[in-house]
This record gives sequence, structure tokens and C-alpha cells, in this order.
Amino acid sequence: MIEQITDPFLHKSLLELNSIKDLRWDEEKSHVSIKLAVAEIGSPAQIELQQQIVGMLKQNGVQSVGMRFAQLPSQLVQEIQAEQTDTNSQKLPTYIAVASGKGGVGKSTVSVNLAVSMARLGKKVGLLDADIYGFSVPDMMGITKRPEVVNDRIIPVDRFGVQVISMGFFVEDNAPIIWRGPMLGKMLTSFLQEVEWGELDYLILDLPPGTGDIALDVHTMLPSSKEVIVTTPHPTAAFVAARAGAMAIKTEHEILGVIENMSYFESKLTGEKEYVFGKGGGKKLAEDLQTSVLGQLPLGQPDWDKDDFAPSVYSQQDRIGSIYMDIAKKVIEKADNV
Ligand SMILES: Nc1ncnc2c1ncn2[C@@H]1O[C@H](COP(=O)(O)OP(=O)(O)OP(=O)(O)O)[C@@H](O)[C@H]1O
Repeated sequence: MIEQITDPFLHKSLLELNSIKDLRWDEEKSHVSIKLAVAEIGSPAQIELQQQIVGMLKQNGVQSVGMRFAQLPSQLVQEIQAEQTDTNSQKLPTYIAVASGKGGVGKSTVSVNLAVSMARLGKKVGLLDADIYGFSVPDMMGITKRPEVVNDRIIPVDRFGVQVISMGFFVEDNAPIIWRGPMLGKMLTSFLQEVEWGELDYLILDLPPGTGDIALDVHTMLPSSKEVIVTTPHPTAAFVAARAGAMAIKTEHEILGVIENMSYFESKLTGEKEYVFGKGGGKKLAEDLQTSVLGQLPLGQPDWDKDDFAPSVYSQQDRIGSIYMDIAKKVIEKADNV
């Protein structure tokens, strides 16, 4: 049982490390003595390990424990550390592109709140506002800072625990941007390669609406990207969104599901729901794309906090904020399992 304990410094079991050098059990005195090899004698990791072992043995009825420590061969420690640095630096995030057929359906609002909710669930999340003409993420999240550049690397802005990058950070005074086709792809490459994202579990990409160049670039540059499609319940919006879905299918991107936004208006007075934009668009789209509806979001703006203004971010306690939390859980589950 002790051999299954993980060394807190090297993150490997004592069995794998062959750490247990001597183990004696004196039944009469109910005393165990152990000699253990560790990476660094006298380190906090050694003390943590010691407490873990003594705790476990005492819980199992042992009266007293004597522990001695030896040094693990330094070459072994170095090899394990090098191996771990290698795998860490190779760890890529799961890319999740948020797409829509047409503009104005709430794709950016969904991207922002999905990212914030995933961060609230303890995930390391990045958000790339790839909607380069219609960037709105900085305003929606109430970001006033600009990213710093350290050693020629762009450091994303941290907002609500999400690492954010947007074209909006690099233009003056909301000036319009005129890009030509090849430059769009370059911009995306720069954002993916020149930004110091750090270690991320998920990188959410807020795509421009439709099936244009950038959406296509994402499909070709990030072949492993998964996709979430946003629509309103209106049949036309769902019909157009099907095109974005079809593009994902053609390029073999996994569709995680459909999010139906502006699904209904719920009266605060009577609790009655009115389906102002029609009904069933999300369900129909999900059926066409052979996926499921991840959630339905009603009409409603977040309560604005004047001291920490982020006009499109719902709090976790908000009714819509809690729907976003449910959606985020489903997205995580699906993204990790497909
Ligand atoms: N559920 C909702 N209830 C009320 N307003 C909403 C809702 N979702 C989004 N909105 C509002 O609708 C407008 C459009 O939303 P958003 O910018 O997220 O859409 P979009 O699909 O990203 O648009 P575009 O692609 O044109 O940038 C915004 O003003 C946003 O605040």
C-alpha cells in the first residue's frame, strides 16, 4: 500500500521509483521502520511524504513509525525531470472554435461566458478573439489593459482567470482594419505562435461569423480543433448555421454541440416564457449535424457591476450565468471524451 504513494517532488509512485530501501514491521511493538530514498533530503517534499506515510500507517493501526532517508541516484532524478519538462512543453491545449452562420447571434457573448465559466470550473483557459474585423471581446469583458511584450513574446491579458488575446488590443481608437486574404492567415499564425499562452487546458477561438477565410484557416491550421455552433431559434439562423456545421464536418472537426442563444424571453413578473424568435432552431440544427443541444440561453443582460465593469459577463449566481456553467461542464466532458 505504501508503494502506491506518489512522491510529491517527482510525481511518480514509490514503487516506480524503487524508493523503499528497507521496511520492517515489529508486530509486538506495533512499530514500522522504513528507509526511503528521495530526490532531495530535507526538502518540503520529503516532509510531505513523511507525513503522508506516517498518517496512512497510523490510520491502519500502527502505533509508531520510524523513518530514515537516503538520496535517490541524482542521474535518475535528472532523467525524470528532463522527461517531465519535455512532456510539459509538448502539452497542447484542446482547441475549441466557436462558430456561427451569421453575425449577431451572440457568438462572442457565448465565447466569453463559456471561457469564463470553464475557468470558474478550475480549468486553465485561453480566449483568442479571432473575429478580427468585428472584435468585441475586450469591450465585452471590460478589458482596459493592453498585453505586455516580454522578450518578444506577447503576454495575454488575464481577465476572470482567462488569458485573452484580441485584435482589438493592437488597433488605435477602434479604427477599422483592412486586411487582405493572406494577411488573415498570418495574423492567426502570429496569435497562435507569438503569444505566450502558458500552459492551457483549453483555447477557445471566437471565430468571425460565416464560413470565410479565417474560419477556413482555423480548420486547416488546427486540424484537431473541436467546434461549438451558436444559433438563435429562428429557422433562418439555424439554416445558415448549418453551413458552418457542414464546414466543420467536411474538415473533420469534431462538433461538440449546438448552443441556442436568445431562445426565449422569460417574464420576471409571471415567469412565463415567450419564444420571440421562434422555436426549435437549435434542436433542428443539432439533428442535422448529428449532435446535441448543449444549452438554451434566454434573452437577458448581465447585472452590471460599476466597480468591475464587464458588460457581457454573467456572474456565476445569475440565472443565465448558471446555464453557462452547465454548458461549460458539458463542453469539458465532451471535449475530453471525443
Ligand atoms: N442572450 C442574450 N440576451 C440579450 N442580448 C444578447 C444575448 N446574447 C447576445 N446578446 C447581445 O446581442 C448582441 C450581439 O452579440 P454578439 O456580439 O455576441 O454576437 P456575435 O454573433 O458575436 O456577433 P458578430 O459575429 O457580428 O460579432 C450584443 O449586443 C450582445 O450583448
